[in-house]
Amino acid sequence: MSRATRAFKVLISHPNVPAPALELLRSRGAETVICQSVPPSREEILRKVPGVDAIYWAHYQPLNAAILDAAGSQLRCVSTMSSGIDFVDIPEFQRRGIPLGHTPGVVRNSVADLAIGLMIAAGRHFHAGRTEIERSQWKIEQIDWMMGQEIRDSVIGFFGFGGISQAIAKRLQCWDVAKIIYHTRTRKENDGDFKAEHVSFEQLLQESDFLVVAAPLTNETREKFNGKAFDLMKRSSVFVNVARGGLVNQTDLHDALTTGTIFAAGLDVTTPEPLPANSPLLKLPNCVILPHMGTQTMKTTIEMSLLAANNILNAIEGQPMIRPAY
Ligand SMILES: O=C(O)C(=O)CO
Repeated sequence: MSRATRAFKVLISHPNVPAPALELLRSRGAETVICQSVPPSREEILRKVPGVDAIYWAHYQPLNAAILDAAGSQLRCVSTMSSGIDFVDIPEFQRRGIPLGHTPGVVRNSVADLAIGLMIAAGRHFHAGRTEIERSQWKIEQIDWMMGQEIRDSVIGFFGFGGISQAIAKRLQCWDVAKIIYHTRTRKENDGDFKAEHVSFEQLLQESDFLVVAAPLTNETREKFNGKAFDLMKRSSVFVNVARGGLVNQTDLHDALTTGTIFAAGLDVTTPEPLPANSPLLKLPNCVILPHMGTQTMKTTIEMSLLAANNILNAIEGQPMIRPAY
């Protein structure tokens, strides 16, 4: 039987939060105040948030002092329904001592699957191939047409070696890769589980055949992948980003892809999001772009929604959050 809790109010910032999460919150005493606008409207949130005990933030708009002020001093906790929290003013939460949760961990499998999809799609010209069919330019009679890069015998590099990178590395154990390398500030103690080697940022750039970015966006990582970085990469390399668009200088990436500095890119994340339909990146034959859908599976979305709900319930019941963000 679920634990009974004194009634409390939770603002739910999006109308499509999966029902199991809402049911869980309600079964433990929550009155849910659900915002109805899609995309979420700041005006509606600011109108509905005053007086709530908790905020369930199910989208990526700035979560900052203005929202906390509007909520009021009775606010006890907040959880995002996301792994990344680059849109949250964390120092403001710390200053006020408001517990903040997020949902890493449960996202790793669906994002890892998608990252491998992007490695193959970009390395093997999925986008250009499709376009050539549409242009009636099917040239299979040319032996060197659509020559791509294989994962087999490749050096796979990761920028960041948390749950997502490790889930990709785990999947790649049976793909006959040459080597797995990664760059993080400090070596990960469990890297031996993946036969992965900690390397410098320069080595990562120079040695990777496929370079996958799966690290948080911070002041330190912002635009880490810029012209200088792409210049150090192999001309045959495939660059994949499943983290945040802000880690990449997109103009420099566009240049690297058009000048042949790198071979191809697969992006699930861009700046801005949504990417405008006239973005020059969309015109490139060697760039596969997806609309930030790494966690868009039913299973993962439900797991994320339940984790966010449990973060809130724990805090309301005086327990540490399951996945605190600070
Ligand atoms: O959970 C997140 O932060 C995501 O970006 C999902 O793709």
